[in-house]
Amino acid sequence: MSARILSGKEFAAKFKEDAAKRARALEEKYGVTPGLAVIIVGEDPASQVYVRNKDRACQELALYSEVIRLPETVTEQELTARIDELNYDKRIHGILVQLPLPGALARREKEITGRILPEKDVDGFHPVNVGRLVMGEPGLVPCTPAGCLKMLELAGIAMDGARAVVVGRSNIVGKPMASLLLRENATVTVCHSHTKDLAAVTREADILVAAVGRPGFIRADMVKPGATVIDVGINRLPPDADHPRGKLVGDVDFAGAAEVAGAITPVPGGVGLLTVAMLMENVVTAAACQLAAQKD
Ligand SMILES: Nc1nc(=O)c2c([nH]1)NC[C@@H]1CN(c3ccc(C(=O)N[C@@H](CCC(=O)O)C(=O)O)cc3)C=[N+]21
Ligand SMILES: [Mg+2]
Repeated sequence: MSARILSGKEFAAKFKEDAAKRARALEEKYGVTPGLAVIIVGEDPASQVYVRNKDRACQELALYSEVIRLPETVTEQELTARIDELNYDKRIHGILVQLPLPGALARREKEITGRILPEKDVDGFHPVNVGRLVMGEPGLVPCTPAGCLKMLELAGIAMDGARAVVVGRSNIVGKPMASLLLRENATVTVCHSHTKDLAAVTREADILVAAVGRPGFIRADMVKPGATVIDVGINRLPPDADHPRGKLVGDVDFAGAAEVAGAITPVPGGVGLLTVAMLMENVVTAAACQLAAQKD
């Protein structure tokens, strides 16, 4: 048996098409183009790649985009002052501070991202947006889990009544993913490093989400036959002759799991692409809310 491959590229194209349509409708109605500001601090090479991808997606959809590059010597005060300016900036509807932050700023991540107005928080990291998600109210939802959910919907994977197991409990992926699946009436279990007999739990899953950050962590024998496996992991292996930059792999032993699963996302070419595409949707959603609120 061989699983259906859920192509991130295909679903991302659909998300972007939706976002572009909604952006054009807003331009028509309000004469305003949705705008994103991405703040990047320091020179981390992976972050540079991700930020470039986000900027490129904005160009592709003809959204307004600003990339604000700050040196790693920037102080927290300077950084939050820059966020405050963007909070007031009428051209900007979404603000994102690229993570991880370098050096001492890393320990102030909550305070820094929390400075972004909830209405412009297109990462969905602000406690107000976290609260809205848990309470089942409209708000901005973190891009990776929101992208996974929309993919499941478009792929016709049944969530209502399904057993869903999320491995990993981060604020960025695991917890919001669990909230979204619960909202869709799945029976949700969240596993983590203290979970006993993890394999017995994951083998119950109709929908298995891996977000642990460890290559090959989910093996074929942990997957229920026919299950949908979503691999959120982005791990770079040490460089070798074939992969001078290091091979990119997920948290799932793809070759093994694909023999057992009914459907599976690859890495690369899976969830990462959905994340960027969903960011575009969040920017347009944020713009729509702000423009509607300004009207009256
Ligand atoms: N404030 C903030 N928001 C984020 O959403 C955020 C962040 N910080 N910090 C880092 C993580 C990671 N992330 C990814 C985005 C795109 C790909 C992506 O495009 N992946 C491609 C290829 C990537 C490659 O070749 O390196 C793929 O999986 O096929 C992956 C990972 C967003 N993040
Ligand atoms: Mg991927």
